[in-house]
Amino acid sequence: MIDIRNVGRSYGAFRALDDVSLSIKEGEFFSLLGPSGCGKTTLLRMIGGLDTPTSGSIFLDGQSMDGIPANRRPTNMVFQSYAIFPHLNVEQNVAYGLKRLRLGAEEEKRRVEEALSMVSLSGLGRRGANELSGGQRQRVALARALVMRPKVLLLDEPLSALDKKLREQMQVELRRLQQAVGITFVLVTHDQYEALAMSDRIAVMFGGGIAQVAAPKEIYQRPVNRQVADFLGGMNFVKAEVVDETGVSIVVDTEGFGRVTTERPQGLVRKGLHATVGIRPERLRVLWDGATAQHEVAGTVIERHYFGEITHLVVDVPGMEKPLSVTETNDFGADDLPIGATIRLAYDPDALVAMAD
Ligand SMILES: Nc1ncnc2c1ncn2[C@@H]1O[C@H](COP(=O)(O)OP(=O)(O)OP(=O)(O)O)[C@@H](O)[C@H]1O
Repeated sequence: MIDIRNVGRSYGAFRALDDVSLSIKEGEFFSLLGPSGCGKTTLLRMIGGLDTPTSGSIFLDGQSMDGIPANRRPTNMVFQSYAIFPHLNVEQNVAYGLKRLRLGAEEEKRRVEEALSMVSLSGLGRRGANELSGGQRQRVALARALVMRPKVLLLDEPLSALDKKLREQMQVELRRLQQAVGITFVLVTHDQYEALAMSDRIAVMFGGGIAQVAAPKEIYQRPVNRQVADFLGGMNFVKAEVVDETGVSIVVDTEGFGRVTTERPQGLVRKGLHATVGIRPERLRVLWDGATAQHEVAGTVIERHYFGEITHLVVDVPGMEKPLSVTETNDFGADDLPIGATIRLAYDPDALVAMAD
């Protein structure tokens, strides 16, 4: 559907995007995720024709978009909520882009109503743009794009102006809407939870390049390097040395977790080389009372941070250079563990992920 082939974008000597190649499938909810300045907006704007690559090409439905202006592409863009016209009412805002299609009053009205119903705003057509809540304004912006029936909807941080609760609600709605209409959505976000919650696949970007493209679970559980792992939430890293390698797996000696066999990571891994092994804080579980586990490490609680339904523990483990971060639910009393307590932590070796150094 969207084929990005060796695309680069330079501003003078600065390379905002460097040789990016990526394929987005039809009907996919695809997210471009990365820190500020990584080039995700630049890439989105180039798909929509609002910016031009300095090298490479973008294909939509097999057709090269070289030289095709934004208004002749099968794409439409949604910006942050304040991008609706304040002097027009809801209907007029939504109908705005339809004017140039000269559909006639009847058809135009039908399309506007259809778009308003898609975003659950039926009946609010006559409201002034200034008489709407933040979430409603965002829905108007969405309806205004959907009414054009694009093949691809491009969303540039569309929810970032909303408060946390509304943002989470809109994430669910947006995902539901995308599944209902079946249009390809490409979302730019710097919010990892947003990308994980909504996407079929995510491209994680840093410094003008793509570090990893995969489904949310794969990105979260099997990040290809420390940078990706760190960007998608907390992760404990321990030092490791490669002691054996077969085709698809490697054996590493780790600091604290002993010898483990893991999936072979991307990058250079060879017997004798150093690697890093990571484990997410929630994959370490406190063993209560006399419980035992096949795989466990023991340590001392040195910090405890209470977050309501969960507690975050920092546990010093002898032989590990850095203490482990542990996220534990509070149903067994993690929130009452005294500083200085000795605890044992269970882990599943499958939760350990190796990364090339
Ligand atoms: N017109 C421009 N002239 C010079 N540099 C630019 C221009 N537009 C973008 N850049 C630079 O290109 C890089 C990528 O910008 P881009 O807007 O794509 O980043 P981003 O990942 O979307 O970040 P943000 O989340 O902050 O919008 C940034 O370092 C930015 O400063």
